[in-house]
Formats: sequence, structure tokens, C-alpha cells
Amino acid sequence: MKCINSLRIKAIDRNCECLGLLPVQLMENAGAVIAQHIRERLESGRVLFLAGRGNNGGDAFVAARHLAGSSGYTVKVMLLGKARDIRTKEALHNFSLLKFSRVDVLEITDSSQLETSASESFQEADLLVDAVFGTGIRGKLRDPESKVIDFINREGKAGKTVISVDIPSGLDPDSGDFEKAVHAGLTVTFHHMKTGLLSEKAKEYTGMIKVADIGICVDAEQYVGPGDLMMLRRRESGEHKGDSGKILVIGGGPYSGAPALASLSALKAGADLVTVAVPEPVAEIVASYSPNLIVRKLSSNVLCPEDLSILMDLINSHDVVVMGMGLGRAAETLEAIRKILPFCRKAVLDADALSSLSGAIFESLAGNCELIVTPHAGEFARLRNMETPDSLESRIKAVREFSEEKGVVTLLKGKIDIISDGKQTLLNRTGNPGMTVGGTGDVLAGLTGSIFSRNPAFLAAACAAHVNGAAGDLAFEKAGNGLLATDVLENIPKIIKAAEIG
Ligand SMILES: NC(=O)C1=CN([C@@H]2O[C@H](COP(=O)(O)OP(=O)(O)OC[C@H]3O[C@@H](n4cnc5c(N)ncnc54)[C@H](O)[C@@H]3O)[C@@H](O)[C@H]2O)[C@H](O)CC1
Ligand SMILES: [K+]
Repeated sequence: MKCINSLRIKAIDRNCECLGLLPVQLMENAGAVIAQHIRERLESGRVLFLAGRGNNGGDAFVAARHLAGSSGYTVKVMLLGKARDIRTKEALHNFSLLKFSRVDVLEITDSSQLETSASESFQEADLLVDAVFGTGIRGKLRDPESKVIDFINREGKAGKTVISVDIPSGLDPDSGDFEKAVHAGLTVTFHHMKTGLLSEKAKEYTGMIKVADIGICVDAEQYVGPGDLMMLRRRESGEHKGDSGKILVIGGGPYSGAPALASLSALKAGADLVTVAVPEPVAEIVASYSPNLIVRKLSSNVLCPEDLSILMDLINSHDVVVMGMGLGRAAETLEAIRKILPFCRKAVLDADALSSLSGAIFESLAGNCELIVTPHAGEFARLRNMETPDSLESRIKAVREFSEEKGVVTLLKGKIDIISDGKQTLLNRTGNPGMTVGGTGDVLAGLTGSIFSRNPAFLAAACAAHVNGAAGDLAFEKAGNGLLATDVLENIPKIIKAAEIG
């Protein structure tokens, strides 16, 4: 059964919104499902909704409005807080819909009200709807919410049906931990099972669990979108130089542009410091590309095992090593890469470096180097020693299996990029045919390394693919198929800024 955590839900909601499916529409669907479950358990009678100030409460407002419209029900909403304090615009939207004659709303601002005026509402009710907290619960419980949970459980013990909206209030949706929680008879959770609901300790609180479809479009979940970028770590004020990433790019040899593109891309994606280590003959030219780059000369005209001594300090003093672009495939270069990798904590391997990878290498890295590989279809075929399938479904399967088997994150570039860590898989559909121009892969590798320095590997690779394609789409608007890798490079800060992750 597919399980999901509260951060992912927020990302999917945001992706839905960017695809035109608004949170209030999802809330309307959620509330309608709750109303249906209430009708199935209570043909007529008095229903008390305990509504928190977040969107969990918003779902209850919608369900209350549905029931108020059906004959045979008396509907009361106990709002925990003042309507004017409702933070989430969606919940407020539904609260405003509640100003109907047939919905009685009680604002509970102080726990003492529960001992007096509000307590008979609990006794009179035939069914209670627990919508105090959903996936937005944080930290220690405060009153009146904490007291309301006691009241709900008291009535539940007295034999009343308690339906919990999304999560029994008080349970942590991801861990299932709780200080205290509602004992639900039925939990109606939305879209996917929540990991916390399946935990041993939560079992006695959830009652029967129903997973309800609320109309979330599969694209919001399957394709990288602004919601996923929202999950990236943000730069905090007061950070020190280097906190936003120190990237070591090891590239060049036959080519000098490739390592420069990767290095500049890492800087434009927000890295604080980028050092680029290149063979001696191209060092001057790479340095001439930009004063922003710190250039280190390797010992000869291609990367070779003797360079390890030069590189050791650099590897230790940088967060991520991005390797491959323009290195060429000389045997001594591939040998050098195999010697370097075990000393890296985080690495992005692209282009020629991928030719150095073999089963033994992957095994030697397991556990000490987190690796992201960014092959195109041809490089992926060489990595796997078999053709890269044509169909998207078969490619997804191949990428997932390869990633799981090798213990790496794979970003397989294509019309639709496929990103997997062997368990999760995301697709990316930003980008355009103009991006087949040379150098865009180098830009992507540097961008990936930069985001990876501050985020988990899978999320970093997925978001890098999205940002790179979006930067390429901006370039396409201006230059069509004449776009250059440097145009993509120039657009990266705009995309990063728009996603507020810079
Ligand atoms: N895609 C979906 O699954 C949808 C889910 N919906 C519902 O939205 C909630 C999540 O809404 P959110 O506003 O993020 O969180 P809550 O409603 O749980 O808000 C909590 C509320 O309570 C306050 N609070 C948090 N912690 C505490 C505490 N320890 N003590 C007191 N108060 C606390 C906080 O300030 C919030 O205001 C999800 O569960 C679903 O029910 C959408 O409606 C549709 C899409
Ligand atoms: K709830």
C-alpha cells in the first residue's frame, strides 16, 4: 500500500495548485467524502464537528455544510478558536460558507467553556467528527485542543461514533507518535495512507481506516513541480560563507568549456564556493572564463592517479565533488576516478566519469559515498551493458532497478527525465529539444551538485532536472533551437529565485 508523509502531501497540494486544481477544490472533495461516511453511519441525528483552525477544520466545515443540506440532521460546529483568527485561507473560505441558517457555530476560545456551555453539545451529539488536527500538528498540545481530545474520548468511551478526518487528532502523521490522541472508530484519510497511521502505537487510535480519493491528479504526484522545489532547504539569514555549499568540480582535459559550465552553473544555483580542478594545459583558459572560479591545476594533461595527492585536501574541504565533464576516457583517467570516489562523501558523476563505474566500484562506495549519476540514454546503456528501453514505462522500471541495485540516485536525462533512488521515482517534463546543444549536461551536473550540497540526493536530482529544464525553456522562448548552454546557465538564478530557494 502506498504511504505518504506530511511534507510530500504539502508538495503535492502545491503541485496541484500550479496545475490549476485549487486547495479549496480538494477541501470540497475531502468534506464531501466525510459527509458521505457520516451518512453511512448515522441515518439522522445530531452531529457535532470539532473543527481546528487549519484545513483539517476546513474539511469539517464542508462536511457540515453538506449535512446541513440533508434532512434529518442537526449540525453543530465547535470551532476551536475565533473565526477571525483562522490562518489558512482555505479553511476561512469554508467557514464563510458556513454562515448558513442551519449550521450552529460555537467558537471555543477558552477551555472553561468546555466545562459549561459547550459540554452539553458533546452529551447531546449522536456522532462526533474529529477535525481538530490533521497533518499540520506540531509540537506539544495546547488548550483548548488538548481538552477537546479528552472530551471526544470520553464520549467515544460512552459508545458514540467518532470519525476522524485524515488523522486521529493528536497523532503525528509521519511517526504515529502522540502525547494524547483521539480514539477514532473510523479514520478517513485522504489520497494515500499516512505512514504514521500504520505504526504499531497508532493502531489502537485509528479504528477502521478508509483511504479516500479526493481527486488529486496523478501529474501532481508523478512529475516534479514547484511543490517539490518548496521542500528544498532554504538559506537562513546569518549563514556563514560556505554554508550554502562548497563544490569541487573535477573536469576538463581534452575540453575546457565543460568544467567551466559545470562550475558556473553550481555558483548560479547558489553554491558559496566552487573550485574547479583541471589538467594543467587548460587551467589558464578555464580561469579566463570567470573570476568567480577558483582554478586548481592537476599534474598533467589528463586526470591521472598521481593527482589524488593534489585532490585529497580539496575533496575533504568541499561538500560535493562533481566529476566527469570534459575529462576524456583515457585509462589513467578512469583509474584516477576509481581512486578518488571512495574519498568523496557526496558525488555527482556525469559524462566520461560514468565510464569508470563498474559493479565493484558501486559496491566499494556503498555506505560512504552518496552518489548521483546523470547519464543520457547512451551512457545509461553502457552503464547497464544493455540497451536503454524506448518506452517510458520500461525506462522507469530500468532506472528504478538500476538505482536500487547499485545504491545510487539516477537521473536519466531525456524528453522526460527519470529520477529514482530505487524506492521513489519522479519524472520531469521541463526542457525542450533545443537543449540537445552541447554543454547543457555540464550545466545540469553543476546545478545538481550545488543543490545536493544542501539537500538529500533524490530531491536534489529531481529538482535540478526541473530547474535545468525550466531554465532551458526560458532560453527557448528567446532563442528557439538556437539556444546555447550559456543561455541556460544565465537563466538558472531566475528559476531558483522564482522558486524562492536561492
Ligand atoms: N492533499 C490533502 O491530503 C488535503 C488535505 N486537506 C486537509 O488539510 C489538513 C492539513 O491542513 P493544515 O492546515 O496544514 O493542518 P491542520 O489542519 O492539521 O492544522 C493544524 C492547526 O492546528 C494548529 N496547531 C498545530 N499544532 C498544534 C498544537 N500542538 N497545539 C495547538 N494547535 C496546534 C496549527 O496552527 C494549525 O492551525 C489535512 O490533514 C487534511 O485534513 C485539505 O483540506 C485538502 C487536501
Ligand atoms: K483529525
